[in-house]
Amino acid sequence: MQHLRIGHIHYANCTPIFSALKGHFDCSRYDFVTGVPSRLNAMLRAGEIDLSPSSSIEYALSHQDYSLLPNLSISSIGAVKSVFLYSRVPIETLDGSCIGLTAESDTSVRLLKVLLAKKYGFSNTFERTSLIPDDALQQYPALCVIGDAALKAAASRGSNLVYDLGELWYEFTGLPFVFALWIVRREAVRRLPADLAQLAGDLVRAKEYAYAHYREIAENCGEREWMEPAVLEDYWRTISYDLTTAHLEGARTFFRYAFELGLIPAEPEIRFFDQ
Ligand SMILES: C=C(O[C@@H]1C=C(C(=O)O)C=C[C@H]1O)C(=O)O
Repeated sequence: MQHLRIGHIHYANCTPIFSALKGHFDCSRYDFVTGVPSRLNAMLRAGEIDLSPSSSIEYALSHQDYSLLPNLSISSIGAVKSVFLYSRVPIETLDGSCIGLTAESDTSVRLLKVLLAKKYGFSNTFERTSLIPDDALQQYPALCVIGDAALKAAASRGSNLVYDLGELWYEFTGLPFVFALWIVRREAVRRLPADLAQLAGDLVRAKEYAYAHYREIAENCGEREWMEPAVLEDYWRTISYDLTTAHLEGARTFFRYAFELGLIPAEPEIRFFDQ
């Protein structure tokens, strides 16, 4: 029997939904593959996994191969608390400089490009780096960090300035920012339609379960080793896991800016797997 191969971003922001799914729903027909977003995006593109919460820009880059699961995302409505630009100097003085980018992200690094070009009118160059934040900030005046590395770095920011990219986007557009969409390969929809319909429903129910049980999940998860349960709970309440019409407007606005800057070849049509 063929199993659905599901990507699992091993960041704290994915813990609520995955722990609710694995703890309260039948997962016997799924295989889980963990990784950072950029790695899972590449696996999805190559057909090595069938679906994943993946960088929203990955949908725009290969939308002809993908559909979306409804009512699910990893988004912010204002601050996100785990996608930062760390900077040695005020952001207003970064015009023309070369900025370091985490190798783990595909969306947030483009969000930074959109903000610097469209909000500030700047012209920058960028370089991917796998250096730890302290070392990267010796080399670059500013660095974009996401996920658990950003949560950990927030605790030791030193003298750096910290800009929350969810907050900068919200100031600029007044819209939610969709970091991740649940992307499924269209050929997987054709191959395993019933399993996918079951999973799509279970994920929304897992999300509802998680919303009602953040404290319990925080007290029993691996992240407790480095984050207090109350802080985790506060972080999860900051993230929006929904995908409403306002979220979609935020995503379309991001794709429009990305297209205008030549970061994606076309503005994609948003297509859900059950349409
Ligand atoms: C909010 C976040 O969203 C993430 C950011 C992503 C990206 O930049 O490509 C991809 C998936 C999300 O996990 C985060 O990881 O901190």
